[in-house]
Amino acid sequence: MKITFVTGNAGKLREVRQILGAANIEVDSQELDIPEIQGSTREVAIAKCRRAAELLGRPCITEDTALCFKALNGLPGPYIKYFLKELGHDGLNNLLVGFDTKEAWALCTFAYSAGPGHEPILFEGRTDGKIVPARGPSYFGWDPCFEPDGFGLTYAEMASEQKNKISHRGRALEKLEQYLRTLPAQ
Ligand SMILES: O=P(O)(O)OP(=O)(O)OP(=O)(O)OC[C@H]1O[C@@H](n2cnc3c(O)ncnc32)[C@H](O)[C@@H]1O
Ligand SMILES: [Mg+2]
Repeated sequence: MKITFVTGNAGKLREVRQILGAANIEVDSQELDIPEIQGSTREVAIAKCRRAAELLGRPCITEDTALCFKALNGLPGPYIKYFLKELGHDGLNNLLVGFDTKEAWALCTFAYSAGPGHEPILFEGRTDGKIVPARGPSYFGWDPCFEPDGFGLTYAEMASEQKNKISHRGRALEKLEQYLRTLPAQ
């Protein structure tokens, strides 16, 4: 089976290929410039996938990642990309100065569209943890400042297999994979 993943993010693509590749699903990628709307994570995910399928003219998947701070009622959420770009790892930590809780969760939303005009279907995965001063290599986004519960390691300090097993993306991909298996062979 083969599926097109519309994304401009090399880190996402690497992990999606690692995880779906192990399940014998081949992932090719396409970078398209799609404006991201404001709204809930589901609204953002649906609008992006709908547009991607229209531009592509065939089935595809897209993915949106949110990083949600409990003290900020779930913000930055789907806007984390811009917060990270402007504030960096230190700035994300500074947003929580003065709050008792550093609890946070990473939320991944995959969307699958069967093609133009087909309503996207969503697959979500969530991992709970906390925001910490950056530790580990800065290869991918906010990995150094997110410590998932239960391991004492940031995502950046984990081996990729370990991150994939418990990550927001890994959990969402388990659901997407099951769904893709129900589709007729393409
Ligand atoms: O083209 P798309 O797929 O939209 O890629 P993007 O980079 O614009 O991605 P998002 O809109 O979903 O924004 C999510 C932000 O969170 C970062 N990110 C996503 N998944 C991550 C992960 O597992 N670990 C660390 N950072 C991550 C990513 O680099 C972005 O800065
Ligand atoms: Mg994006």
